Parts: sequence; structure tokens; C-alpha cells
Amino acid sequence: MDFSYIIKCIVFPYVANACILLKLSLRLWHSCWQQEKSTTGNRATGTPPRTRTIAEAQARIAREMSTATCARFCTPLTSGPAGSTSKLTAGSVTTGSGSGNMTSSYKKKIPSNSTAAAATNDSSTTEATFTFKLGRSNARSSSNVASSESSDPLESDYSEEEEEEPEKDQEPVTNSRSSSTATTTSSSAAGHDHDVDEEEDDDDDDDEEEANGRDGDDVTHDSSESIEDDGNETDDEEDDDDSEESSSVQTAKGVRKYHLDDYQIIKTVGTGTFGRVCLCRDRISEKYCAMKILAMTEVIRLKQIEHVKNERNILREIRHPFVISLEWSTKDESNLYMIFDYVCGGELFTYLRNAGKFTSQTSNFYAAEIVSALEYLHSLQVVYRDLKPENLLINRDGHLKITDFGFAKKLRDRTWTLCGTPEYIAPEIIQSKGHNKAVDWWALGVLIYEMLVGYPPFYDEQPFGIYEKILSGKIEWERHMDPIAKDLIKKLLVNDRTKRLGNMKNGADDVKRHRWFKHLNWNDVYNKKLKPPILPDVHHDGDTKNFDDYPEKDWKPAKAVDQRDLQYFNDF
Ligand SMILES: Nc1ncnc2c1ncn2[C@@H]1O[C@H](COP(=O)(O)OP(=O)(O)OP(=O)(O)O)[C@@H](O)[C@H]1O
Repeated sequence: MDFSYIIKCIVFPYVANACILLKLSLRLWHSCWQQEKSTTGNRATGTPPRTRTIAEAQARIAREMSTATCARFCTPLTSGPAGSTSKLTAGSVTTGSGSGNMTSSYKKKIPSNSTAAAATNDSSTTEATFTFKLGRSNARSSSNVASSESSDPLESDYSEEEEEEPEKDQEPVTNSRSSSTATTTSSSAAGHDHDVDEEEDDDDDDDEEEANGRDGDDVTHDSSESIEDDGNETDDEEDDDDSEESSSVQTAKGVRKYHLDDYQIIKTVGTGTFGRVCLCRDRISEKYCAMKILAMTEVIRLKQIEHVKNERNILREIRHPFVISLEWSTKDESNLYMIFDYVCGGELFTYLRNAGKFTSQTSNFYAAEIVSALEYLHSLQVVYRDLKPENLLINRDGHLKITDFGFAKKLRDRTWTLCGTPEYIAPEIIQSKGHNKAVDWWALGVLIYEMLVGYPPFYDEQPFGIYEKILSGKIEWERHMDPIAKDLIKKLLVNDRTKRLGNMKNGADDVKRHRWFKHLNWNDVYNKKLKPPILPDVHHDGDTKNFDDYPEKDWKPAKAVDQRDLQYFNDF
């Protein structure tokens, strides 16, 4: 073996990966340090971390896992806030090894420094890094991550290219920007969104173009056009009286003038990084809905302005049976508000943890609905970037609704943000190579594995351990795993994204034609004709029994932001 071969093929890859991990460590350290300086207490709302009662599932998973893996997956437990208990039972679940009701404490938010954070409940530890979004994770070593390096509140993302670029327009937008036109929204995103899309420029670009069977011209997409076309567009010209908390929206039944007062808040059903999600009742239509309330001070502090705007803009544009529907959005001087359909069945995550794992049939059903949604999103050049069981809600009819578009982004080509949930992050995101829709197909592979096995394929207590495992590409397989499902997972969890199923020239069709989905008629999938394996136990549309209880008295009103900061959200 010649010397240059050893350097190129053995030493270089190790050194490269070590450098990447070192870089991530430095960013983590930097961000921890920044967060520690600036925060005490847990988020603007003051809500304690959420816990659940799922020890039996944990014990079962522990039994089924090798001791070493188990020690990593079953991280230290903490007791939760009084009253924060899961009411969910597994009685109605058709699953693999599911076995009824389970109780025990299960740490919902596992910070990067789990012991310290568990002891203090302090967001300065739980929000370490690239803005760790720890509100939603249960058995994860941490939840979502999104990089936030700069002190510019508009700069939510990290990219090497950015650092070399001259400072972009970083002042808050002026009043001359119309608050609701799509063009403004779009130009704002272009001007401030540091989740940079760039033409491909590194070595594998050409390969990738070839593999995708597309050329650069094909990928251009003018988001402003589609947003303007959207029936939900607020019509300021027709209604000059519209205040920020109210607006007229064209609905199927004609123009409706929405007001925040139209919604009666009933109960908190979920918490997130910047606020909470409440069940509410629309006094006009008498429909139940979910109101996501985001404290602007937190959005600014965590440099997530563009991500939040992306979320709203993308959601306004899309409509699909397996994607949450945004009905209206608005703001006041303290909060941003998004009104969604209320999905009363709760999170797929809870059903999965209660069951331990799903059968191949059950997993296949959910995977098919996700494939249908991903195909649709990608056709609009939207990359979702946060696929995981916590973000999949089960509707009363048993079908899925994908929620939380906080990391979704309309792509021209590639983007560089380090974001996602560690266990679900694709290797190219860790390596800061620039990523595209291929990351969603990777995440689908992780999700199918987690549904079938009960835990994700790459796990460690620390995000860096997870990243190391992802980059190593080694996966432990269960002996009795469905071999056809295993084949699909292998084809999705391919480190080289140009060879990853879903990202090649036939796109989603390659996934849809895989043998694991052979029996499916994809029109039936889209039209919800398949029989759902789980029917949630709910008594009426506003039932909250499938969600945890949150002590309502813990919510403190978010602080009003000053006029200058308010302008960041002019186009929200
Ligand atoms: N439309 C809905 N119907 C019912 N529950 C919902 C709905 N939307 C969100 N939830 C609940 O609220 C939780 C938090 O919502 P979401 O993930 O959108 O908030 P987030 O602030 O973006 O959270 P994170 O910071 O974890 O990303 C969800 O996991 C879910 O349990």
C-alpha cells in the first residue's frame, strides 16, 4: 500500500471528521457561554420541563437493547412538575410489542449537559448550542438544534459562506415595508435569511446535479408568486381598518375579518421553545383550533426570526391531507400567533413510546403518509428538516398531520443551517456541506427504524456522540427485523446523498416503488383510504386527554417588545 493512499483514504477521513466535531464543539461551547450569560429560568413562559410517564416502555426498550446502547438511550430520569402526567393509554393501539398502559417518569427534555440541567431546570443549560430547542424531546439527548452564532437577531443560521460575506442589511426593516404583501415577505427573506441558499460549488456538486437529473435553472422558485396566489392572503388594501391583531382573510365561505378576540383559549396542550400551543374555540365558527403563541422577545433572543417567518410563509402556501393547516396568523406587541386545526389524537411519539415499537404494517402506514407529504413539499421546493415522531400528530380519524414547520425552508438549491434534531440529522448537515431535500429522506430512514425498533439508529447521551455515530454510518440491526423494511432503511440511510433513495433522478418515485410499499395504491394513500392502525381514544373534537397537562398558572404574560424590535415582524 503506498503512502499517499494511506494518507488519502485512511488518515484524511479521520482527520476531517475530527475537525468537524471539534468545530461543532467550539460552536456548542460558544453558544452555551452566550446562553449562560443571558438567561435564567425556563423560557419566557416560565414553564417547567415537560415529563411523561413511560418507564415501562423504557424498561422494555432497555431489555431489547444491548446493554451499552441501553445505557446511552435511557438517560438519567428526573421527576416532572406536579400535574404534568401523560394520560395516554396504549389500549387502542395496534402495535408490535405494545402492552397496555405504562407509567413511570421519563425525562422529556434531555439537555446537552443532562445532569446539570436536570438539577437546575435552567434554560441556560437546556438551550445550549445552536439554540437547542428542548421543549419537545423526550428520550432524545436534546431536541431540535438550529445554529445561532452571531449577535444579530436576524441571523439565525450558520454558514461558512456568510462569514466571508460583507454584512448584509441587518437593521430592522423600516415602516416603508408593507406588513402583509407577499413580495415584501419574500424580499425580506432574501435580505435577511442567513439560512443561505447558494449555487452548489463543492466537489460533489456535479455528481449531485447529475444524480438528481436537474439543472440549475430548474430549481429557481419564486415564493412570492405562490404566496400572493394563496387564498389566505391578507387583504390590507380592501380593509384599511385592520389592526395588527385583526385582518380580513378570504375563506371558502367569503371574506372573514379575523380578530384575536374571536378565539377563546381553553387549555395549554403543548410547549415549545418560544411559547406554547393552546386548544381554543373559534367563537364564530365554533370550531376547535390550536393557537401557537410565540413570545417575540424569545424569538429575537434566540435569533429565530427568519425561521418563524419561514414557518408562517410556508404554511400559508401549502395544503395537503397530512400536513397541518394554518388558518390565520397575527401578532400583538408581545406575541406572534398562528391558528391551526386542532389535532386531538396527540403525538405519534407518545403512541410509539407506549407501544415500545410498531409492527411493520403500522410503520408502513405512517411511513406512506409521510412519503406522500414529503413528495408534495419537495415539489414546492420546501425542505421540512424536522421529521421525528414528536412532530407527527394523529388526527381523530387516525391519519397523520405533520406539524412544526419551524425549520422548513424554501430552497433554491442548498442551505447551510445546522438544524434538526440530533438523532435525525443527516451527515451532510453535520459536515456543513450544504444540504437539500435529501435530508428529509435520511430522516425518513431514521423514523422508519425508530418505529420498527423502538429507538433511533444513532444514539448517544451527547449530541457529539450521536454525530460521530451518524458519520460512521454503522447501524445495529435487530435480528428479526422485516428484511424488506431493512432494505428500504439501508437505502435511505446512505451517507452519500447522491445515492440516497428519494434524492436521485426519479425523486420520491424511487421510494414509492420500493418493495416495502409494493402493496399500496398511492392515490388511496393520499385520499386517506387506508385503514389507520391506531384510532385515538377521544370523545369529542376538543378532547385534550391525549395531551399532557400543563399548570396554566405558570404562564406569565410575555414582555412587549419595543417599536424597533417590532419592526422585525412587520411582514408577519
Ligand atoms: N395543531 C395542533 N393540534 C394539537 N396539538 C398541537 C398542534 N400543534 C402543536 N401541538 C402540540 O404542541 C406541541 C408544540 O408544538 P410545535 O412543535 O409546533 O411548537 P414549537 O414551539 O415549534 O416546538 P419546538 O420548540 O419543540 O419546535 C406539539 O408537539 C403538539 O404536542
